[in-house]
Amino acid sequence: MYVRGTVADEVDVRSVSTSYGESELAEVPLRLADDGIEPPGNATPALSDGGTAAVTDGDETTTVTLWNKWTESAALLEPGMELLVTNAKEEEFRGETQYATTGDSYVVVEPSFLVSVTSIRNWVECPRLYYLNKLSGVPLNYPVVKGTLVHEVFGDLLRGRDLEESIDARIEERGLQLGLLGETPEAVVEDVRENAKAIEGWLEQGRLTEDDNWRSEQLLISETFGIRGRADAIRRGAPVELKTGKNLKKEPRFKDKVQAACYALLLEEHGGDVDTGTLLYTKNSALDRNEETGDLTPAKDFSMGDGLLKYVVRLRNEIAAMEVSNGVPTGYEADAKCEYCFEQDTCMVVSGRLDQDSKAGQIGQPLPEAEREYFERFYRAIEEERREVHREYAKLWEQSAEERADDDRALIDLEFVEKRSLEGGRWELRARREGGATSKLREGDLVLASDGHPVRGDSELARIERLDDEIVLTADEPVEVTRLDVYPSELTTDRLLVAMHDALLKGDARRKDILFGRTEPEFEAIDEEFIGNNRNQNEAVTKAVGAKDCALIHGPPGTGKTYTIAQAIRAMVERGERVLLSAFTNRAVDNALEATLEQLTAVIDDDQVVRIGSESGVREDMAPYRLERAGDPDDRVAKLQNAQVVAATTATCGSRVMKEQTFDVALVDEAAQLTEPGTCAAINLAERFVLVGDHEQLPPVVRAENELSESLFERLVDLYPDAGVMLDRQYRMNQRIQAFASTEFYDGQLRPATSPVASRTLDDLEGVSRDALPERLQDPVSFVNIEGDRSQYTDSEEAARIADLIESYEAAGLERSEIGVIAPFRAQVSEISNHVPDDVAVDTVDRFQGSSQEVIIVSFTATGTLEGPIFEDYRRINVALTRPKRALVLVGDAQALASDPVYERMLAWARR
Ligand SMILES: Nc1ncnc2c1ncn2[C@@H]1O[C@H](COP(=O)(O)OP(=O)(O)OP(=O)(O)O)[C@@H](O)[C@H]1O
Repeated sequence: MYVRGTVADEVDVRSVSTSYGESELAEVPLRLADDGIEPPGNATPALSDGGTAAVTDGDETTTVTLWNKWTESAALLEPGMELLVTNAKEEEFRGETQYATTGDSYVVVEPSFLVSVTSIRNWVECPRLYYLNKLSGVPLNYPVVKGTLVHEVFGDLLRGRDLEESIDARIEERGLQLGLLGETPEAVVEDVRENAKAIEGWLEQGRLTEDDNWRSEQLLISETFGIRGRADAIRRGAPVELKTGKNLKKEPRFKDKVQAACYALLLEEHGGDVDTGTLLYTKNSALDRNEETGDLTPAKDFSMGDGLLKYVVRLRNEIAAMEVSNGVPTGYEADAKCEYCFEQDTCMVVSGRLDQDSKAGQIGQPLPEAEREYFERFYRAIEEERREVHREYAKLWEQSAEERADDDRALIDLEFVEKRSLEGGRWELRARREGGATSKLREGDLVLASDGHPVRGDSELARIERLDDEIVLTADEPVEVTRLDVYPSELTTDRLLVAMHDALLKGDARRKDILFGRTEPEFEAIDEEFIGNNRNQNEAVTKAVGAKDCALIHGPPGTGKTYTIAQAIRAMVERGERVLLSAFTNRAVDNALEATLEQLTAVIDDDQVVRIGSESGVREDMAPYRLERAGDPDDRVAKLQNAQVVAATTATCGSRVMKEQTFDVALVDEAAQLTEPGTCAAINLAERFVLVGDHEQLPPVVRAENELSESLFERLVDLYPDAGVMLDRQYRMNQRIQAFASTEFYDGQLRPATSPVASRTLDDLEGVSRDALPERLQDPVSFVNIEGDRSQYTDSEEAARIADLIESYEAAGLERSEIGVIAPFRAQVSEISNHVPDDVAVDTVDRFQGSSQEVIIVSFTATGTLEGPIFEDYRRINVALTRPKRALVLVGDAQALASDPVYERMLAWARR
C-alpha cells in the first residue's frame, strides 16, 4: 500500500525496545493527499504488494511510523514537506487507522523533486561538491572531453559500430573543443583507443549474444523515487556504468556503486528486477593483470543489495530536503576528508566569498553584503525556476495523454511509420500525425519520443528533424514512436546559475560597481556622425561605441533597432574591436547578423564573422557563417579565434566553448526578454556591453514568479537613464496604427520616421485596392464587434468572422502570406487555424514578437465580462497592436473590452 501526503507537524524520532531489541522509530503526522495515491502505472513487485493506495476523503491526518534507518529521512522532514511511503502496512491504533513501514518499504521525501543521478553521485562524495558543481558547471577540460568521447565510443560499440571508425568519427565531431584544449587528433586517438580497447576486449569475451540484450544510453525517470538520469548501458536488464579511470581493487568504488544503484532503482520501477550492477573501468586492461599491481580486469560486478538501494534513496532524500528548504550544504554532512579533495581550494574560496559555513574552511574576503544578498536572492529564484521545471516533469505522469495534447505539451496517437538505421549507429524514426494537431514542439527541439508513455513506456530523447504531417526524428535507440512530449530541460536553469556565479565570483570589480549601482557608467566623447537621418539612432551608436561600461538602447517597435545594432557593430569593428552579437532567440541573432553583414562587407572578410549554433537553430541563409564544430582541431579553433564578430544566442554564450572566449564588447538584442543571469551569460564574456530592447514589450520568459521576471535591461534603464537612448522614429506603421501604442506605452514620443511611413496604406501594395474592401475595413484601424460564443479560451464565432475578414482582404488583392492573426490563447490559435487557410500565419503574441505583417487581425476571445487580463499583461497587447504596417483589425466583444480602462481607450481609438 502506498501512503502519500504532507507532513502536518514536527516529527518525533525516538528509540523503543521491541522483541528484536532496540529500534529507532519516527512518528510522522501526515495529512493524506486528497485522493490518496495511485500506484504508478507499472508498479512492480519490488515496489508494490499489489495493494491499493490509502484513500481518504480530504483533510484527514494520520500517523505514519517510519522504522529504523528510515528515521534518518524522517529527521529531514519539516511540516509542509511531501512524503511518500511504499509498501506500507495499515495498523489500527486506539480505533484509528495508521500506517507503518515494512521491510519492503521505501520512504521518499518530496517525491516530486527530481534529483539527477549525477547529483547523488556528487553528494555521496561530498554534499559541498554537489553544490560547487551546480554553481560552476562542468568546465572545458581534457579529462571531461575524453570521458565524453569514451562514452560515445562505448555507445557506438554497443550499436555495432567498428571501433576505429567510431573513434575517428567521435574525435572529428569534437574538433572545436579539442582545438580549444590544444589537443592533436593523433594524441587523442591514442588516448581514447587505450580506454576503448579495454571495453572492446570485454565486450568480445561475452560477445553480444542475442540473449545478452544490450541497450545503450537510456533516459530514465522515476516518479516514485524522484530520480532521473541517463544510464550508460543496460545489459540483461541491469545497469552498466563506464568509468574512464583505473581501479585496482576487486570491488567497484563506492560512489560508482551508488550511481549504478540509482539506475537499478529506476529500472526496477520500469518493471525490471535488478540483482547486479557492472562498473567498467576503462583504464584497466586485463592483459597486464597480476597479483602485485592488483586486479586489472575492466569489468567489476557487484550484487545489488536491498540495503544499497535503500541507502541511495536516503541520500536522495537528503538532497531533496535540503533543496526544498533552500539550504546550502556545508560538507559536515559527510565524512569526506577535505585534505584529500581536489576541490578543496575552490571550496574554500567560494565559502570565503559567500561567507558560507564549510568544513574545508574559508579563505579570502567576503563579497560586499549587497552582492551576497543578491546572490542568495537569485539563487533562490533560479532554484524556484528549477522546481517549476520539475513540475513540468511531474505532468508527464500526472496528466493523461489527452490532457497533455490539449495543453499542447504532446503530440499523441501518432502512427508509427518506420525506423531506419543511420551511419554511426543512430536511428531515423518516422511517424505520421493527424492533420491539425498542434503543440509547442518545433523543429530542432529535443523531445521525449515514446511508444505510448514518456515515463512508463519505451522512451528516448530524440530530435525533431522535420515536423509536417509526417514527423522525422533522430535518436540513439529505435523507439516505435507513437507519442512525442515536450522535454522539460534543466539546462537553461543550470546555465543561469553558472552565469550568476561567474558574474559575482569571477566578475571584474568595475563591472560589479555598474551592476550594483555603485558607479555611473562612463562614456568616451566620440566626434563622428554614424547615421545622418535619425538623431536618436545616431546618438545610440555614439553611446554604444563610446561606452566604457555599458550603453542601453531602448527601441520601440519598428524603430530600427536592428539597423542601429548593425551600424554600431560596424563602427566597433572599424575600431578593431572583437564583438559578440547575442540575443535571446536564434531568430533575433540571425536578423541582427544579416543586417550586420550588410554593413560589414566593405570592412572585413566574410570569414571573420562566425555564427555559433546548432544546425537546426541557425537560419538557412546564415548557415554559411555557422561554425562547424567537427573537423581538424587547429583549423576549427583558428576559425573561431580569428572571428572578429561572433554571433550566438545568450543560452549558447553559456556553453563550454563560448565561455572560453573573450570580447571587447557584447551587444545583446532582445535584452528586455532576458533574465538578469541570462543577460550575464553574454556580458560576462566582454569588457563592456550594449543592451538593446524594449521593456514595454515581452518580459523574460520564466515559469516562476520572482525577480527573474525583471530584465537587467529594465533595471539598468531605471538606474542609469543617462546611459540610455530611446529610438523614437518608427519605420513600420501607418500613423493611425501607431497612435495608440505611442500614447499608451511611450509617452507619446513615438513618431513615424518619414511621411511615406506615416501615410502608408494597403493601396501602396501592388494589385491591392482599399475601395474593394467593405467600408469599415478601409481605415487602417478598424474594430469588429462580435458577441462571441462565451467559452473561456476559444471563440468559434470570432474564428469564423476572422475567416470572413481574410476572404475580404483576399478579394481586395492581398496575398494570404501578408496577413497575420494573433490570439491570446493557444486554444484560440488552433480554433482559428481550423477556420482559415493554412498559409495565413496564426499564432500567439510570443511568436509574433519581432516580426511584422501588412495586415494584422487580433482576436480578443473575450465575451461578456473580462475575468482576467486577456493578453496576460499590457505589454503583450502592445506587441500585438504594433505588428501591422498598413492595416489592423481588432475583433472582440466591445462590452467586455470596455470594462478594462486600457482596452476601453483602445476601443475609443479603434472606433474613431
Ligand atoms: N536610419 C534609417 N534610415 C532608413 N531606414 C531605416 C533607418 N533605420 C531603420 N530603417 C529601416 O526601417 C526598417 C525597420 O528597421 P529594423 O528592422 O532595424 O527595425 P527594428 O526596430 O529592429 O524592428 P523590430 O521592432 O521588429 O525589432 C528596416 O527596413 C530598416 O532598413
